[in-house]
Amino acid sequence: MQTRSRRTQWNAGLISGLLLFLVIVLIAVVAPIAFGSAAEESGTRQGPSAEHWLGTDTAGHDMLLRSLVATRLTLLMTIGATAIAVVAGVLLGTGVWLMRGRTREVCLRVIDGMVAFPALLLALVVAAVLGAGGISAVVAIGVAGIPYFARLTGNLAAKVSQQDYITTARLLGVKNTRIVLNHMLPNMAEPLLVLSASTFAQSLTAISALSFVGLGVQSPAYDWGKLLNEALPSLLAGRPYQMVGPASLIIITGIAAILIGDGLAAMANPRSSTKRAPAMTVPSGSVRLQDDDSGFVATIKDLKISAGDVPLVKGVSLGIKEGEILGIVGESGSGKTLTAMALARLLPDGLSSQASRLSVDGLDLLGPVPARRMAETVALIYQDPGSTFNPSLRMGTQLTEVQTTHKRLTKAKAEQRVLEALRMVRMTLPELRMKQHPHELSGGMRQRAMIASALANEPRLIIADEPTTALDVTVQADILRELKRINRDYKTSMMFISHDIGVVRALCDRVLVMYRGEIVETIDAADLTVDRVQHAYTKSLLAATPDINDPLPAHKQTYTGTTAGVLHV
Ligand SMILES: Nc1ncnc2c1ncn2[C@@H]1O[C@H](COP(=O)(O)OP(=O)(O)OP(=O)(O)O)[C@@H](O)[C@H]1O
Repeated sequence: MQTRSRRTQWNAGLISGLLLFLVIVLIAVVAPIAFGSAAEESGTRQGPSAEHWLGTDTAGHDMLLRSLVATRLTLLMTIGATAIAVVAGVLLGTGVWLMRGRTREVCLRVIDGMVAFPALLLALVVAAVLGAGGISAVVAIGVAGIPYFARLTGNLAAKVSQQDYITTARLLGVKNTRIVLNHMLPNMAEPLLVLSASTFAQSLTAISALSFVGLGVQSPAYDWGKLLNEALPSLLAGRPYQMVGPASLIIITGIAAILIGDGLAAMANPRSSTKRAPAMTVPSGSVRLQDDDSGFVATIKDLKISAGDVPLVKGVSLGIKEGEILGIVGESGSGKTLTAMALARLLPDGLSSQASRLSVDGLDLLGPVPARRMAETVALIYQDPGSTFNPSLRMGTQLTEVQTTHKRLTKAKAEQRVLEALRMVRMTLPELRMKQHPHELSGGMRQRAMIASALANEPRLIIADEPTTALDVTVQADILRELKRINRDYKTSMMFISHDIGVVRALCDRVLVMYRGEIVETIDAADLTVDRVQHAYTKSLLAATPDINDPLPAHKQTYTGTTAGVLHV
């Protein structure tokens, strides 16, 4: 099955917004050509009738036709004002983060000060200085929108500019314009699009407001705001119908922009997706295997994962017994993580996958699985403890979240359970850690907290993907000892992915060796030595493992063969 990427996950809001906006654009293109002269025909003032659906104004102009014709000018002015705010705002917001020290602080404070000044008041001042007219209204609203857009862009740029790839680009002497165009803007594009849509809606109401108070479009030209201005005496005289056309079009266009903005935001936010992992299919021509797990806690049969036409995992089958630690080793890119992620139903979007059996603890992962059941069954420990926790929340808040959300425990009970788990992984001062933020903990403490969070759920399977690679060796040894103890004491099954053959040999019961998306060898961990392994790739992997007693590994070779002769569990 081909899964759709998040960028193309259309949602109802976005589709409705785009359709509405398309209708408005069509009106803007067609109405002035089709009804331009009819909208100028004058006569006497009339109420709504079959001939004039929304009645006529004091000069006898048809209000429906004038509202439709005014769409083009209103839209062009709104687009113009939005473009000024967006372009200047983005330049200012990103530019400020390329400045250094005091200059940047001063510029940021100036932008903050301008944001504090009400935008419409600023627009009125600018329009009054430039004089009444359509162009000055566009400039006024555009200029008034710049601080708001610059401030929000600045916040986004602040985050992006601290990323390692920007620091590296600076160190390499990449020019500022290239840093902004190649590194910053592409990484801010989604939120900027969302902001642009809301700026469009704000510009529309602000431009209409300026024309309504007489500072915008001047006769004989007219936009929706001007039509509202002309309809005001009729409204006060008890003839509200004159307002209906322009007011409805302002509301519809505003709603379209907001729907597009919300739709883009939903598309950009992975949490808004109800589908957390792409659905997996059963290969065509084969049957979905049922309940033949033969005593395994976790079973994978014929797992295939591909990105378009490129196969990444090519028919992997494995089983993990109760209380077993199954190691997976193999060169970088051999498919270890993808195999593990398939078992956690967390494959990245854009990949397609299929299997004839995928189960943990009797739970068929090829069908729909309630998130709660999944959270109770499988726990994940990632490589980098630095990015696992939300930096803005206290550890206690996020560690208890799974307990209160999935297990529906009270806050007090959830805290008690997490504290027990923290003690289990020998975290020092666990009560204090619960009150601290992630940055106040060391890497080893965060890793212990992540393991505690996995354990608090009492899962049947723990998937640990290079859980200690980011840690120093003494902490690494501690964490591995804890994992082993937990596995022994609670009979928790584990899938342990690592590049460290020594660790795998010491921790695991059995080891799968992966090469180019296939399992090439399955072996007891104790037999993971050059003279006992069978496959040439495993031999070369072991030979390539640094050995302190063997400083000149002249005999070590790199395996370049195929995966023929694959062994299975
Ligand atoms: N989202 C994705 N889209 C396309 N290809 C991907 C995606 N994720 C992984 N791959 C590719 O799939 C292959 C297997 O990736 P995987 O992460 O499973 O490797 P790995 O064995 O865990 O490597 P490492 O030891 O470096 O973590 C790699 O060639 C990788 O480039």
